[in-house]
Amino acid sequence: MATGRIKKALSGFYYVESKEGETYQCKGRGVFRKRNITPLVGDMVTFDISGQHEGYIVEIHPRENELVRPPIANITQAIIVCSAMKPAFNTTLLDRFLVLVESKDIQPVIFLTKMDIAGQEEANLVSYQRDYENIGYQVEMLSVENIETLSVVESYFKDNITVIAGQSGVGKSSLLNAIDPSLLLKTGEISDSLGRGKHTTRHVELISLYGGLVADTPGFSSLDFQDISLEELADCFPEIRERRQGCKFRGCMHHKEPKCAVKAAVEEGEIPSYRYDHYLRFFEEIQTRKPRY
Ligand SMILES: Nc1nc2c(ncn2[C@@H]2O[C@H](COP(=O)(O)OP(=O)(O)OP(=O)(O)O)[C@@H](O)[C@H]2O)c(=O)[nH]1
Ligand SMILES: [Zn+2]
Repeated sequence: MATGRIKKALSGFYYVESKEGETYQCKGRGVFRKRNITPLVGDMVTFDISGQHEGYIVEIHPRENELVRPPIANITQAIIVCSAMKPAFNTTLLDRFLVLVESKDIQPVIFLTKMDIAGQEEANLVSYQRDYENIGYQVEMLSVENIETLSVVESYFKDNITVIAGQSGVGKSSLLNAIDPSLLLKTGEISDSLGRGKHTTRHVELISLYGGLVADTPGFSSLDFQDISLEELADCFPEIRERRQGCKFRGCMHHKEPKCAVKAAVEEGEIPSYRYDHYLRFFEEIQTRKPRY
């Protein structure tokens, strides 16, 4: 018996890396299929060694979390990439990513790329950076044109299982390429438009990078709040989460209730009004969503 982590799943095989750094090509035991559990990339597993570099997975260790698209378990960090320009920085989209990441108990980090073409927007972006840092997020301003800004990126990978997220064209692939040319980020959009399973191999892989693992496919490709309840939504905003004790009513939704500590903080300017506006907008979106049957 040995333990290790699944780094790649392909054609019914799971590639498990042992603590010693050896890779074993493993099959899942039939028992998983019967119980409707599929091993995922990122899973810690116990496996039986059946031959040289071959084995059988006998147990999947409890997961911290899991994503559906791409299918990965135990993610610890999501790097949300936004660009200063082309496409322009958009707080609504950033907040949408933040909520999705928070809802999975994953630590978000914000990378603001293409700072070399920020131009007159730079002052505004610095002010947004301060807002998000006040909330408790780390925000890095970067440019692939500026090698010095990239050295800071490397430090984020250590001891983490990271997914990179962000809208198309913000520079996710360029960023990873600039820090490690062997890591070419696959884009979800392309394989989706080509059609699932046609001639494209849809597999996810975790790649070792600077003392951690990074998914080679961007995360959070679907941006809807399907799995998030109204109660959870408030918890996905750290500045709301930390103030809710101050609300008069237990179960306050920080919406129309009186004596709400969150609304008071918005009025005092302690919470940026755009953050609260996005909370309300997402709130409406969840409230009015069609039930799924
Ligand atoms: N000026 C400037 N351009 C950049 C920077 N990073 C990326 N770009 C450009 O932005 C465009 C999009 O970059 P990609 O790396 O393909 O973006 P992506 O996020 O991987 O996009 P998808 O693959 O569609 O998800 C390319 O033309 C890059 O050359 C940067 O720091 N500065
Ligand atoms: Zn409240």
